[in-house]
Amino acid sequence: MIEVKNLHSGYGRIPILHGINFTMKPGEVVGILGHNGMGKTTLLRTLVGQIKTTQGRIEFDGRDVTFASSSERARAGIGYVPQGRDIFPLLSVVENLKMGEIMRGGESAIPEMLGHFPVLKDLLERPGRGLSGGQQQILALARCLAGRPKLILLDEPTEGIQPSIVDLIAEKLGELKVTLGLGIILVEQDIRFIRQLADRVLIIQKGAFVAEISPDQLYDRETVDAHLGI
Ligand SMILES: Nc1ncnc2c1ncn2[C@@H]1O[C@H](COP(=O)(O)OP(=O)(O)OP(=O)(O)O)[C@@H](O)[C@H]1O
Repeated sequence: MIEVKNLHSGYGRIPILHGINFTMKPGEVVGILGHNGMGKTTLLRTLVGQIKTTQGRIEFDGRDVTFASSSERARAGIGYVPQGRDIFPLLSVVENLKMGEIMRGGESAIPEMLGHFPVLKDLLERPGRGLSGGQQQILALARCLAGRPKLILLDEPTEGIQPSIVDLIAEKLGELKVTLGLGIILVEQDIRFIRQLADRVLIIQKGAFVAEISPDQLYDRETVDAHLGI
């Protein structure tokens, strides 16, 4: 599904990613764990084309997308829910959902999204900014899924949201992974959430992956700390 080889990127002349390598199969969930400032967000933004690749290659579904624009990558099937969700605050819930499917023709995905996330049904006309943090996260996820991605990149989806919504999101993503073969790259601090969803976990330090661990190993604090470089 995605193959990343020797990926380098950064901000201006400041290099941040130093040779990232990984591959993923359809329906696989990969967790990424690392301390603040290690390059997790930079990696996701490089994969979606918001930050330019300076060296290396990104192949998605057998196609070289290393220098493709963000919208081309979105059309190819890479979805992104950034940290802080980035929903349109002044647009209503239904308008936000429409924005998610705008680049995709054919039948609307909104009824399907409301089936996946019934909590949005009673909020359709409400402006995005009138939603709670958890509701906004669900909206951001539904908006991303409305573009029918094959792979979604999630940056700290549980940040600042209540446990019941975290569980609801984990359950739905677990279901979509199986039913749609949805691939997920999950940057997350919530160990329980990663453990629930991820098939494997990559540890990032200073812009490169330094280890791969199994989700079960996440409960072994000593192993995790050692890999994180504590
Ligand atoms: N727009 C920017 N311009 C310059 N440097 C940046 C920019 N954004 C991030 N950085 C730097 O790049 C490095 C990696 O940041 P990044 O946000 O990718 O880390 P992270 O692992 O996602 O951390 P966090 O958990 O804090 O979000 C940090 O040193 C950060 O200061």
